[in-house]
Amino acid sequence: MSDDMLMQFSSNSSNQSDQSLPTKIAKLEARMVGKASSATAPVAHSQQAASWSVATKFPEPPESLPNEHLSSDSDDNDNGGEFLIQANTQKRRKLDEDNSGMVFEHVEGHASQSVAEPRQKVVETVDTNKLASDTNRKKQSRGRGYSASARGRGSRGNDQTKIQTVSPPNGQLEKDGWPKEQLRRDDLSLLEEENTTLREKVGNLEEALRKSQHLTQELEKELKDIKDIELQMKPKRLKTLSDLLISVSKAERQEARMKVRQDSLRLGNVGVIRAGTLISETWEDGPALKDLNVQLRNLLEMKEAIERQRKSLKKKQPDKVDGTDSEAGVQEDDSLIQDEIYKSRLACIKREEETIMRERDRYELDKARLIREMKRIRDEDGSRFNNFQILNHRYALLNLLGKGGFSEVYKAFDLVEHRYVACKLHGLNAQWSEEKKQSYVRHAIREYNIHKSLVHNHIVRLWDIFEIDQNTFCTVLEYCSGKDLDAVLKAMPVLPEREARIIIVQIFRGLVYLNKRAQKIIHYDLKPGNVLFDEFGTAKVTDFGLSKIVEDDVGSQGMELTSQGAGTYWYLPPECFELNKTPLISSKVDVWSAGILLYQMLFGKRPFGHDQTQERILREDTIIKARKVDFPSRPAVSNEAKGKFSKRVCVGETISLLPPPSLSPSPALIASVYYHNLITVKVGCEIDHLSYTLQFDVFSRKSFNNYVFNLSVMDKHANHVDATEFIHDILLFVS
Ligand SMILES: Nc1ncnc2c1ncn2[C@@H]1O[C@H](COP(=O)(O)OP(=O)(O)OP(=O)(O)O)[C@@H](O)[C@H]1O
Repeated sequence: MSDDMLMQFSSNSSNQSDQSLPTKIAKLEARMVGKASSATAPVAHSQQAASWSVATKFPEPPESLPNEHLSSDSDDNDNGGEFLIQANTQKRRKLDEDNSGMVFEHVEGHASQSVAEPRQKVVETVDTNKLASDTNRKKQSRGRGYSASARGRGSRGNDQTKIQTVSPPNGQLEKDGWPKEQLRRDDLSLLEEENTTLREKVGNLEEALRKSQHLTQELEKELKDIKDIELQMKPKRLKTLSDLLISVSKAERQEARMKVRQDSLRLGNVGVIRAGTLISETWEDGPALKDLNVQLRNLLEMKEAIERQRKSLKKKQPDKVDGTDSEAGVQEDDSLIQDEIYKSRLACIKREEETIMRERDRYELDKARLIREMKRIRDEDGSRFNNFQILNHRYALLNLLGKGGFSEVYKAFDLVEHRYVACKLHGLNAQWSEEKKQSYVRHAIREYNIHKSLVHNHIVRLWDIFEIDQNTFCTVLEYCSGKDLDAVLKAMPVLPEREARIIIVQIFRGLVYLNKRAQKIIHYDLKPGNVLFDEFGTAKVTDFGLSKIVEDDVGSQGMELTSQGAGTYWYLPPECFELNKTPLISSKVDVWSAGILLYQMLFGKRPFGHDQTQERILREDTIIKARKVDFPSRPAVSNEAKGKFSKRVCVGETISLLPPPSLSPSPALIASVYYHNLITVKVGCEIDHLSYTLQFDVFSRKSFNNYVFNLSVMDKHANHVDATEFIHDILLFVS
């Protein structure tokens, strides 16, 4: 390229005797400019024009000048040609006035100013040089030059700009009689220098390009290899992972069985009793209880012996008072001391008895846990999912967590998400009629649809559902590694008030969430077994099998209960046992159940029908009659905690104003208390179909949502009513 350029350049120089050449060059340059205009978009054209005017102080072409006019390739196009020739002539005149040093300064300045349109400059240079060669090639060069300019690169463009700006002075200097040879030499050396630099740059760029292409190829290959390896390794990795999980689970199974064996040696075992053809199971106490009973018997015998001694001591005292006064005094002292010894011994025996009684309670709890674990192991051994299957190509089943009425829950590992989950396997009884099976599946799908949309920290997440076979399907739940509340209460029936309160707060948070959604939900089956704990002790409500969606058109009275009879009766409110008409229920059902849970956690028993069977509760209307709560004297709980049940909010008591929605008093009332800080708020509410007015006298505000206030209740004749009658409505204040 450069040789060709040099040739053109020298032929251009040698032709300078022709007087008309500068004019020709100017004309051709003007045509080149016209060509550049036509090769660029109108916007680019205007930018170029602006840039040129800065560099060469050319007058701006008139705005009205049509594009075709500028882009015309014809020498005969007088207007365009004249304008551009004029411009070039002015350019030359300006250069005439400068000395050679100034020329180069201008060149540099021009180059830097022309950064915006270096590509056009490259083209112009090439064209200008080729111009001198021959007429035919001139046109071709122009064409090639412009197309090349469109593809040109920035740095190259800049370099060539310098070359271009040298040419016009060349013509001027020649005209003014500068030494031709020196000019040619200067130009040639300059061009050679530029040429060498350009070649070097091109070479470097080509080398860099080659390297980067090579690198890209290598990286692509590497990526492909990694993907291939990953693909090959995936089954292996999954196999290793599930093998590890299986061996850990096997070890856990072994350990669990060993512990059961050891514990049953101490605590007892399940024996079988045969009565004719009937075989039933019975619990046989182990040595631990027998030991405790022996100790108790010994203590009792000892106590009786001491009591006997005391009696005889008392009997002896009058007989011995026949000696001297001093002897009598000594004897009296002795018998007093002896009696004190007996008393002290009796007190000690009592303490020992209490210790043994506590140990017996502990034994009962251990026994309950052992029986539960034995049942779990037996269920696991009898389960058809106990051999570490991988379900749905994803869930590696591990050990059985427990068995419910119609389901088995396994701890499992999600091989895709890499987390533990709980797989609940719902089995349809093969003996069931087709109708019953369909009804069960319908219920399960309903439960799934409700549950899957619930995303809350205090609600167990439902991740997935899939079919295993015709009679079995699986729901995948968030795994809660802690115990459920039922197991917690079995191990420790009475919880400290502080712990009970934090559990109930979490349950209420879950309930508030269920009632704040567009589609409100009544859980309907809140009981200790349906409150799970994760590894950090966070309580989560689960099992939406009986839950109800509250439809939009439900009035303030509540919705109809269509599934009467379901649920766990200790935890359900009186309205669920209404027999005369279809009961109307609302989220108050869950508030009642939560109240029962709180009571059970505080006092170690349920407030209504604790020792009764489900059948007896129904037969004796235990819950329908449940109106008044009895608070045991032990354990002592705060009045505040009791206030949650008695509906009486005492003067000076602090309560939190965070009620579950859709309960009375309504959130609107609460909001008005909060926002307006009213002194007295009255609100109507209906309890047991009678209208009452609840009056809140706000005494002061303690913190963001805690108020100290007094609550009084009036009937419609403004008579004060004993507020303790309305047990479950105040539970909404539990924070
Ligand atoms: N997400 C879970 N994470 C950990 N353990 C769970 C999970 N879900 C259930 N379990 C445990 O699995 C066992 C069985 O639960 P399931 O809900 O099937 O039975 P249930 O509630 O006792 O009975 P039913 O639902 O028939 O009344 C329980 O011991 C429970 O603690």
